[in-house]
Amino acid sequence: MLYSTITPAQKRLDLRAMLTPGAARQFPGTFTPLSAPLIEQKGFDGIYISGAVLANELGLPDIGLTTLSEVAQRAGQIARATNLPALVDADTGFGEPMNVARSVQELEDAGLAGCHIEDQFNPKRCGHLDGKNLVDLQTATKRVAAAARGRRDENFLIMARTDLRAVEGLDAAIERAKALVDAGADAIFPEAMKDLSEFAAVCAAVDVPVLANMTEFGKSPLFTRDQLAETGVAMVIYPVTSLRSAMGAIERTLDTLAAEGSQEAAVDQMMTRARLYDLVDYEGYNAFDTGIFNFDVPDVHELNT
Ligand SMILES: C[C@](O)(C(=O)O)[C@H](CC(=O)O)C(=O)O
Ligand SMILES: [Mg+2]
Repeated sequence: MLYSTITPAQKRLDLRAMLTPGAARQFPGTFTPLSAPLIEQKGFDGIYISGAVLANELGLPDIGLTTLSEVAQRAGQIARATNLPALVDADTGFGEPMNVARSVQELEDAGLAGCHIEDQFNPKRCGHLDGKNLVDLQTATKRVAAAARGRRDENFLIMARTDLRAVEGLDAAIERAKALVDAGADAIFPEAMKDLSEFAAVCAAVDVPVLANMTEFGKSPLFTRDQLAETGVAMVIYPVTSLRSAMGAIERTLDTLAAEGSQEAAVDQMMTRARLYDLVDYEGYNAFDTGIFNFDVPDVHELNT
């Protein structure tokens, strides 16, 4: 049925076990619980929940406008719909270090397996755009230390993201990544790497898992999983891929409907009713319900005799 059959604690263990150097575990992004079982059925390793997508889905730009409650609620709904571990984008942590600790606890309670916290300040922006505002090293490390100290489940993954590459260059980003690991980061997200050698340099410099962000229309070319695996990357995210695909399809269908007065010509591109029902597992719910009704409750009168 359309909910997780394993506990968040188990998902966190699973996530940690899969993040070995060079494993290049693939985490497609989703913005809806409905796509989570789809990602699971296709054999992917985990789910990514993008801050940009959660903001865009609400009709907002990705500049730090979403609240902790909104992100925790939606991420929790998605995490609950799958047995795969889910990693969520916690942006700048939603405040000062003490707020960051609270954020981590909310995300733990929502059933996430981990989150990443970045070193921008608000208004933050997509890591692949120019003109980012970054906090100093001390502020960045305090956020990560607070996140690590705030968690109650030691297996909840605290990933530190640094956006320094695009602002001060690769060496500075690597130095910061090392300091973030010293502050308690379990994994590193080096944002806006230009080529494979940059991923390899980060992987060689830190002895924690490293994430590669394969977002479309960004600063990093879209490398294959095998190419990234060779650099030592442990995990790859495709944060906005499903949103962009869905929105592209919606726009094309609306164009067809507007031009032709009917959606008929677009129907063969749509998910069928049968496939949709399969995805939400009508059958599983039916079997559950039937099982309950088949359970005979003894007649009270018989019990009394
Ligand atoms: C990974 C990211 O933080 C996200 O929110 O998904 C974005 C993705 C994007 O805007 O393409 C990012 O800053 O890279
Ligand atoms: Mg983001």
